[in-house]
Amino acid sequence: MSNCRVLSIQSHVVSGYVGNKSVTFPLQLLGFEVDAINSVQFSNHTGYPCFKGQVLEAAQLGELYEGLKANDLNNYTHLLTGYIGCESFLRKVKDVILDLKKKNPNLVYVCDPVMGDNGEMYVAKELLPIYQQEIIPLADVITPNQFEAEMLSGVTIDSAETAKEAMETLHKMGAKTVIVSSSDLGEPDILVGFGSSVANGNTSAIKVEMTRIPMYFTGSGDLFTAMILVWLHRHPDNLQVSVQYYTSFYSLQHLLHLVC
Ligand SMILES: Nc1ncnc2c1ncn2[C@@H]1O[C@H](COP(=O)(O)OP(=O)(O)O)[C@@H](O)[C@H]1O
Ligand SMILES: Cc1ncc(COP(=O)(O)O)c(C=O)c1O
Repeated sequence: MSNCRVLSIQSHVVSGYVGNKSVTFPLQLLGFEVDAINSVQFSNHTGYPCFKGQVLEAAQLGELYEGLKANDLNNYTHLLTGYIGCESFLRKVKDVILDLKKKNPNLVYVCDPVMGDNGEMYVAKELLPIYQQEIIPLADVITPNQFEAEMLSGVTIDSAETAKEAMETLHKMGAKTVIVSSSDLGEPDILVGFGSSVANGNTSAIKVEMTRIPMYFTGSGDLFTAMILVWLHRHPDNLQVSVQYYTSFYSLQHLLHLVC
């Protein structure tokens, strides 16, 4: 068993598996203690024809965090954030990051800047500048998909060179490790993941090719980020093994399970 405790701030859905529903059990299976704060509570993910539910605001996050703090329960080794439903909540997440880092200077913050996919945003556009200016500068690891990496960096990714340029821009924004979970570089059967890490002034970069299943999956990015958290904890100096762990093993198992 590890002594790892994760505070996971992301969505809850009643039906299906995205956000906290998709990461809690896998993290627990891998020996991580998980405390979940739900940024929204929706009937189902936003890709359905409709969804119903509630979006938490800053004050509600503040209240939950204050409760943890008042009981000295805010002891975490990792913070994981994903789908956030509104601007005020995301600004409050910044206060939580700063407070958790004050309490544990070694806290690892893993941020999935969930905003959209395939050219379309599924959160309010006001979240973008907050990620760029306030959240990413505090992140140890970020895991955007191709669309999110492009939105955040302003660089269109259509080759390994432009992926590198986008990741360098995101490093300059403050993220120590950048992982582009998947990108479509024009090959119909292949998705390409990229990773880049800066430590002591040196940058190490990796590229992983994956066989594309001709379907669209929701929630795979959330699970991907959680597994990156685990594998970077186990292999802090080996980005390759961390990304490959998910792409070669977890994703196939998870996706085939969904398909079957
Ligand atoms: N169509 C697919 N075929 C194969 N693997 C996929 C597919 N969609 C997602 N994955 C796996 O899930 C991971 C995360 O998915 P991705 O689509 O990049 O994230 P997001 O859900 O945030 O857009 C990818 O790195 C890949 O391993
Ligand atoms: C409520 C909710 N949470 C999380 C996500 C993120 O899913 P993914 O892991 O595919 O980025 C979505 C995407 O539609 C969503 O609707």
